[in-house]
Amino acid sequence: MKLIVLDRDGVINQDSEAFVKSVEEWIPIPGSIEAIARLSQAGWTVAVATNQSGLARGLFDLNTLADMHLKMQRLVMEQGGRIDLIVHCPHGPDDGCDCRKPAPGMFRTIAEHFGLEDLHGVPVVGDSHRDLHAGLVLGGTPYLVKTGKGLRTLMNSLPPGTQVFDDLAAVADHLLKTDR
Ligand SMILES: O=P(O)(O)OC[C@@H](O)[C@H]1O[C@@H](OP(=O)(O)O)[C@@H](O)[C@@H](O)[C@@H]1O
Ligand SMILES: [Mg+2]
Ligand SMILES: [Zn+2]
Repeated sequence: MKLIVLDRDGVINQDSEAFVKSVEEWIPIPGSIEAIARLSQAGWTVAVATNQSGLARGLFDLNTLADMHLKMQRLVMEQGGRIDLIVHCPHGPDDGCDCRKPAPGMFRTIAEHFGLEDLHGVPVVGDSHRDLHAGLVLGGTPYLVKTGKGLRTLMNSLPPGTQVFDDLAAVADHLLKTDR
């Protein structure tokens, strides 16, 4: 199965230190929507795993989050692709959940959803260390993009084997060129 797991803020859409709190604030990074559609059309299954502590912080509610994800899905579908699964962690940093990256809970959920034992060989694309570490627990292959917090993440050591690309479009170019 050609499965890829994407972080959301800073990979698909522009991130904000003030959090992305509304549909209007949810703005795609240039090329990312098209990149997801290209992967999807090439037979890749696309999952999104996103920390959304803004929910626990009371910055927005589940309806607003659902509206953001409807917008994301609609934009991808307008390009002829689809996002097959979106999972989010609604908890805050102090809630001690097992789904807030770098904890691997969302990645376990994704693997189970698709009937996989683990995520060996599955590209895990993020802009933060926590994205890469969460995916590694199940054997995912880490890809760092320089969008969002990626340049800041690059300033510290990366997990061994991390591949670095300018953005999600460049990751898609790479994967589609070397499509397994
Ligand atoms: O990159 P993903 O996982 O899709 O989502 C990240 C967001 O939930 C927010 O995560 C927050 O981290 P804290 O939750 O405050 O540690 C901050 O980094 C915000 O800037 C960011 O928008
Ligand atoms: Mg991010
Ligand atoms: Zn959680």
